Amino acid sequence: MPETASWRLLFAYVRPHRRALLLGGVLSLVGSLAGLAMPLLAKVVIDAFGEQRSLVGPVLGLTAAVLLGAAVGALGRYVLERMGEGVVFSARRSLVDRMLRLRVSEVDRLKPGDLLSRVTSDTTLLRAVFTDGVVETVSAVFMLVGAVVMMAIMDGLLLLITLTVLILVGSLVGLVMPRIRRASTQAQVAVGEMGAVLDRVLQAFRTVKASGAEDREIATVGAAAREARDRGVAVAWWTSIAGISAWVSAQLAFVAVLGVGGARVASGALEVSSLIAFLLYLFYLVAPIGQMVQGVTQMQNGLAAVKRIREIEELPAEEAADAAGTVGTAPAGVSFEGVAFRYGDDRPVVHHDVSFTVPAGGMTALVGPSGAGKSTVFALLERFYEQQSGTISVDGRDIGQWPLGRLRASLGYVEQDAPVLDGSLRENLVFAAPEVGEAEIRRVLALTRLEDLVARLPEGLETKVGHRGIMLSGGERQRVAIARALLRRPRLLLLDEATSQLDAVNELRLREVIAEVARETTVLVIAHRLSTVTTADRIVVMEAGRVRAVGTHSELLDGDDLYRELAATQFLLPT
Ligand SMILES: Nc1ncnc2c1ncn2[C@@H]1O[C@H](COP(=O)(O)OP(=O)(O)OP(=O)(O)O)[C@@H](O)[C@H]1O
Repeated sequence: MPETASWRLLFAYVRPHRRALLLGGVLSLVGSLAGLAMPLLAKVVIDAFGEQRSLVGPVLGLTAAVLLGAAVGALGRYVLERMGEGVVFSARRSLVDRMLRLRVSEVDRLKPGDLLSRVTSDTTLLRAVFTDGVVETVSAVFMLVGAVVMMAIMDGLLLLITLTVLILVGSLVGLVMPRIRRASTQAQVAVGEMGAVLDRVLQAFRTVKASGAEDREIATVGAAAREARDRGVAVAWWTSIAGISAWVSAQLAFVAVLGVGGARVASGALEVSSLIAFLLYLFYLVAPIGQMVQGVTQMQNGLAAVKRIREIEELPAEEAADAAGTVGTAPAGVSFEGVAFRYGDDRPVVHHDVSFTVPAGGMTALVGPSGAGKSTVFALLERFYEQQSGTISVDGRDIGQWPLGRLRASLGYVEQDAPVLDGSLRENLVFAAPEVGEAEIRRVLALTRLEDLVARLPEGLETKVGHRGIMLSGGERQRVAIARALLRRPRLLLLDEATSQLDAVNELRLREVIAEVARETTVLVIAHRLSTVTTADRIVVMEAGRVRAVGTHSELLDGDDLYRELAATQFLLPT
């Protein structure tokens, strides 16, 4: 049953805090139970009054019970709230841990905004599950049982009336609960959807503005927000229905008990003090019933959130990161043998049969029309996805046999349009190798022709770049990405050239950088520019998921029609 799975996950988060839960729970309970003694003490005070005994003792006792009960209850509440924060923290940590280890293929299918809302807003709901949920419900049950026992001692008939009301309320609340849960799940889904829409807008902010699509996007986000509001209102509606029925029933019970009890007092079957105490207990029932409704609602909310969190926890993750260890710096060779791949069972085949070999060292260029499957070659090498058949080897060893951490530590990967991360330029450079020394940073800066940029920036390497800092140009961004990959000392550099045209100066720099890097390691570059292609040691021509030719620039110009055509059009060669 999925419900039990949700509880199991919830308990996994709570387990480290079980002592606090127990302590807080017991304290809250003691605080509530102290309240139970109050009507009894009131009866003693009234009896003492009637019998003209001293009131000092009973009144002091009553005051002490009130104060002590309140103090213990408040302490219990604090301990529970603290534990609630601890549970939210555990859930967030474990969720973030899981999220970063998810397979790329899983993240492809998820909307980033929705994912964010699961980590931020859904986890917040867990706080209340134990504080306002379980503990309040348990202490309410204790109060109820305690009150019922005390009432039984006072008068059986009046208790019967009260119990009838209780059962009525119970069944009503039971009917309403599933509706609360459903509405609460829908509210959280709507908040997630809102996050997803907002994320879409922020990702394409300039396009949204340039397209004059602000109003339409505002309306879309607004629709999601409205949905969240409507679902939230539905939760409030059903909670109020449950609350008001509990309250009205208690009032009805009060009137009935007052009527029947009054008659019994008149006939001498019941003492006045007992009737007053009974009525006080009846009032005591109202609070725990409300508390129970509130508690169960909170649990429903929490369970709905756990369900969404569980969906992420249950997605397949990559194998646990192994210590990469030292991977050496010797250039590595690569081979693809009969590789077939598609991004999903319902997706078209991207690689039909890809076979090629890249010896260690030097520069190999992958070329081919858009959509031929070149970037996919890199994604498979990094093991972001797994091929359906065929073998991919690095250094003659099947990459499936490599510990993932070691494999990725051997590769340097520069994405097409590689992003600059928010932070200083230094943080960007050492992102893949935080322990790298100053001398190595300087060497790589020189190699990637970034020294000029560093000299120009107001605070050198410490200058903030990215969203909240200086925006780098396309060429600079690409060289920063190459420097970042190189600082990891890769044995094989995978470079997906940006498709956007660079100016002549940047293009020359890029060519120099690649040529120099190819002297120290293997470079596999997806080339969109003539300058990169002509200097390659070998060129692999891909078309529609197959390798159709391999050779040098001049060999392919002579021997391959597609290459000649690409050279003439894509690489701007004179025909
Ligand atoms: N993450 C993904 N999920 C699903 N399909 C994808 C994914 N990435 C790429 N594809 C599809 O796989 C095919 C090959 O894409 P790939 O990026 O490997 O081509 P490419 O040769 O690098 O093209 P380009 O030169 O335009 O970058 C395309 O049809 C693309 O739509």
